[in-house]
Amino acid sequence: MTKNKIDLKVVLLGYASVGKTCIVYREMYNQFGDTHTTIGGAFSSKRAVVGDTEVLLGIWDTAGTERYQAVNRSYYRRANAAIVCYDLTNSETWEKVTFWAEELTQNEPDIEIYIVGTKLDLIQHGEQRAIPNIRVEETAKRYNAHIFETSSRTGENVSLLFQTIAENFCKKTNNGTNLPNHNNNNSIGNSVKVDQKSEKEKGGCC
Ligand SMILES: Nc1nc2c(ncn2[C@@H]2O[C@H](COP(=O)(O)OP(=O)(O)OP(=O)(O)O)[C@@H](O)[C@H]2O)c(=O)[nH]1
Repeated sequence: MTKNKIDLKVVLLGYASVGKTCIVYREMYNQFGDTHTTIGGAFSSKRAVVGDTEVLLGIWDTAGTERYQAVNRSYYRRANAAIVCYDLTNSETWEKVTFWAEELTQNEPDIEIYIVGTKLDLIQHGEQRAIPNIRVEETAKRYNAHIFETSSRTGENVSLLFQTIAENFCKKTNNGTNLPNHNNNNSIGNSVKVDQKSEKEKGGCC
């Protein structure tokens, strides 16, 4: 039985086709399938439980296409957490991580930033990592950000990401009591231990 209820606004940002919509689909429906280019923004909501607190996550998926960049500012306004995505196999997508991290730090200083490398399954199948870990860690340190690597195809680390966001928010607002310990099992400081299969949700269609 949960006692407290809190709302948490999460926004997904990042270069086009990095897999933002697929992360939301995996979290909402435990599926991986065809997506369309996001136009403007799309809203979903999900309930998480942290100790005796019910957290209602309002998730805003945004368009990665350059021409929607200005619109995206209205989606991150007053957000508590930002999932800033890049494709682990595509160096071009990394430039938007520093762009958004800088912009969020300037305009929403209280926002918690999660740098998320997507398409982890491709790395596991032998594709080259486009950005060395050390560079990702340096950037995360600069923006006091958390690091995750996810695969929406296999589901790896996706629900862990959202659960961690909810738990960290509860800790920050002192609303979470009796927090479960799982966060600590998978973390190195701010980061998920990316070489450890901390969570594997199987399912999905393709
Ligand atoms: N292998 C693999 N492909 C993925 C993964 N996530 C997404 N994709 C593929 O990447 C492409 C883009 O995914 P989307 O989720 O639509 O990307 P997006 O970032 O929302 O794109 P925009 O709406 O244009 O900003 C699709 O072809 C997906 O199938 C993943 O975890 N693994």
